[in-house]
Amino acid sequence: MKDGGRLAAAIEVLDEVERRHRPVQVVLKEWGSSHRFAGSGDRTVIGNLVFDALRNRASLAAHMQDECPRALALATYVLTWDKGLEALTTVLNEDRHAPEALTEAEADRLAAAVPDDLQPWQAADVPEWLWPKFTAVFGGDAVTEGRALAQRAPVDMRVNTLKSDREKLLKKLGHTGAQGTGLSPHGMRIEAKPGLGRMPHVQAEEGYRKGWFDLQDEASQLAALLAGAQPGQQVLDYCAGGGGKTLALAAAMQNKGQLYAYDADRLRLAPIHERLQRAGVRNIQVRDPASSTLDDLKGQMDLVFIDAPCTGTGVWRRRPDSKWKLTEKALNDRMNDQVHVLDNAKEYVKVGGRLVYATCSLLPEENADQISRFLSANADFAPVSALDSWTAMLPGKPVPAYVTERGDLTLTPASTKTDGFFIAILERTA
Ligand SMILES: C[S@@+](CC[C@H](N)C(=O)[O-])C[C@H]1O[C@@H](n2cnc3c(N)ncnc32)[C@H](O)[C@@H]1O
Repeated sequence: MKDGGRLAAAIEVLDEVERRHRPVQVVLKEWGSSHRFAGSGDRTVIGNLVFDALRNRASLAAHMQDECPRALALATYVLTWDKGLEALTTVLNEDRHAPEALTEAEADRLAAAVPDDLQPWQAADVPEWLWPKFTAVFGGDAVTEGRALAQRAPVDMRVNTLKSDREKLLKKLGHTGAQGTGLSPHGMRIEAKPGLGRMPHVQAEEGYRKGWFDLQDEASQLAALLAGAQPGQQVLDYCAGGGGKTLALAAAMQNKGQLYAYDADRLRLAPIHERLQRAGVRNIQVRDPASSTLDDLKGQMDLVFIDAPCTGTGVWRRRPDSKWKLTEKALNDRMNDQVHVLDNAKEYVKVGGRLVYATCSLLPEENADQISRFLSANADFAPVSALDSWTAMLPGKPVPAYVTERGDLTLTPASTKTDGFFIAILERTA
């Protein structure tokens, strides 16, 4: 395929996503299955066009004075990918599979400079209704933070220290361009490539198949690290899902002590078994709600880790369609889930043990406000500064820019070059 056909395909996919509110990954996959002639390179370019159009939807729509899929895809090609108007005109004229030629108005808008009357939320590519929440957290840096969330994300991997070490793996993965991450001592990163660029498929690597490393964003690695799980402890991962944090906690425990993985949704736990086996984790019990209870763990845990259900506003780089789909109702539902999870999970912490609360959201309602509510309702818990843990465990590393008075941390793509993440640590005192 040439770029004209790829642009036409991206418009078709965007149209289906926008009009029928379908998940972008599903629509892309269906498009691939019904267009077998398209090679993997074509599918990558089409996916990149679609994802970049969604990442930058508000600013591109304002630039084009039009938010239809065609306007977004053409603007992505010319403006975000910096191909220029001349290249687009050639592509549209010379490929019979390309979308229709440009209208005069489209050509004028694509040639124009970035409008100087963009609203801050448009410049930041953050939904308008969320803008006050963004400025509450980031103040004068809100546009910078929004823009960083509209970029492509790198591929981050966590070295499984039960089986390998970073130096050895970085040598093995040299051909992929992987480098050690700046903050997590166990992280490796392949930086995102711009435009047509294609990322290596690291799941095909021997090291992935053998469990020497797993895919995990650096922020998630840091959250697990700051939780401070120690060999020999009793640890409960209360919202274990597919087990990303469970694996990191297990590695920190060096297979000593007992780790329990629980999730209210049995189906979400399904992939955990194969992942734990691949990673060589032996000190684990998976407790699913259909066939077991957690009653025997009440008041017994040194650490309860809550990777709470949330709106995912910190991972917009990876799921740009979720940015525009989020509703006030969904936010309220997640906040209720968080109250429920915190109130249930606290039961398992022993006196002197820790409750660690993390989300991949940046909204204060899901983060610091939840911790304030919990602390005012539970006098037997006290805050522990996650910032102090950071300085102790990551000596010499720059400290995060967004820290509450209690020491809760917010990580972001712009400030820590990670996904957006919130981490708070509490201790049971009585
Ligand atoms: C952010 S995801 C967890 C991701 C996972 N920890 C990982 O690293 O791959 C949040 C999880 O919380 C679970 N959850 C939601 N409500 C819950 C509840 N009341 N009790 C326990 N788990 C719950 C969801 O099923 C979901 O899997």
